[in-house]
Amino acid sequence: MKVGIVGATGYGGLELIRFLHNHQAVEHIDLFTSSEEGVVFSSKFGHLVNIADTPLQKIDDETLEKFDVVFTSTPSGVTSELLPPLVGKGPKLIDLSGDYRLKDPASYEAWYGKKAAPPEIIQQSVYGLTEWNADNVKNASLIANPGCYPTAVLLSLLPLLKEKLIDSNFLVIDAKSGISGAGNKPSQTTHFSEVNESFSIYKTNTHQHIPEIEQAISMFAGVDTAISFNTHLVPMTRGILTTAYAPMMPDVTESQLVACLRATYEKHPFVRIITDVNNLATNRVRGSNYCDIFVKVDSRTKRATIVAVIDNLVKGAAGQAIQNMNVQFGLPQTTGLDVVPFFI
Ligand SMILES: NC(=O)C1=CN([C@@H]2O[C@H](COP(=O)(O)OP(=O)(O)OC[C@H]3O[C@@H](n4cnc5c(N)ncnc54)[C@H](OP(=O)(O)O)[C@@H]3O)[C@@H](O)[C@H]2O)C=CC1
Ligand SMILES: CC(=O)N[C@@H](CCC(=O)OP(=O)(O)O)C(=O)O
Repeated sequence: MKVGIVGATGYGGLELIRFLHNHQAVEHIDLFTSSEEGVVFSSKFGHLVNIADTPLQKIDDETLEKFDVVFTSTPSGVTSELLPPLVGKGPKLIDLSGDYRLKDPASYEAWYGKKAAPPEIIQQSVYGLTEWNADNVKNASLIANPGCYPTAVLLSLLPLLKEKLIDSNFLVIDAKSGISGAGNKPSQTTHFSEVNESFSIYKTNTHQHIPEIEQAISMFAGVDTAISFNTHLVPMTRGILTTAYAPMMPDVTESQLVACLRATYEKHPFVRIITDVNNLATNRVRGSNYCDIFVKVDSRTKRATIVAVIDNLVKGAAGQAIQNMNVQFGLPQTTGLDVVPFFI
């Protein structure tokens, strides 16, 4: 299989290279850039000497058409223009940005503040939350890979919402991310001296993942809801931890919640249900495609605390994108992704 990566120099792109290099079905990888045409990749990223010594290529429709798969890992607002001419032309397109996730173009424009992709192309895109949408992913020509926060939130909440074990009306979700979630472009808010020894909230009640989470809850659990969702920046490189608080439906017990999660993900290799809270942490999934989920009921308030951890760059981005590619090509989902977390 021949693979092209647009946005290869970014964090998502680098993670795609790390996993695809060891992928048994991938025979060739070409790397594309909007700003550094001709630069030998490994001269920029020394850890890839003898691994990716190819020059970065100019992004060009005719060249991209010749690949079996094209991953786009670019800032929002890029693929809404780049991908439409390529849809249906040959390559499977897997977009890591938010440009094709929201089905309503007006919603995209309101939350992202950018022009939406053409509506007819958005309609063709398939939301790539692999564990919940593999049947559609299989035949998709354009995949909208989920956002990092939505991946953790949805994997942990969807089973419980679908089975009506928790109340969808009062969902409060508190999420924290490492700095790599903001990409490789330096900024005032991600500068070391601003984030080190500090912990902050950002995009209060306005995060662009709110409509994505609500849309997927409607799509996969069949309930329309408005969530309270806030995001925080943690002074670490990788990792996301999301904590959701949800009222229990009458007479539901903690063991029912655990049983529901276990039953849902029994046959899904990347989702693990954790019962000892001491084993739940971002370093338990770091560098891997796992999503670990923990649930505990507060018997005083009759609310459930539902926690998920992922590596934002892997299950939250490149790993899930490759998992989707595996489904599209009829390969085991774990192909190229069967790695042990870094831990330390
Ligand atoms: N970081 C994360 O944890 C996650 C990120 N995402 C999403 O994935 C996408 C990529 O994220 P990430 O890798 O972190 O971002 P980065 O900012 O690290 O990298 C993006 C890359 O896109 C390329 N690029 C920039 N502008 C353009 C353009 N106009 N046309 C084509 N290419 C361009 C740049 O490479 P060059 O200059 O060489 O072209 C750059 O290296 C984003 O949409 C992000 O929101 C999704 C989930 C998680
Ligand atoms: C820490 C940090 O800044 N994280 C980013 C991650 C979101 C992301 O990757 O967004 P899209 O894919 O939806 O564009 C954020 O909160 O905006």
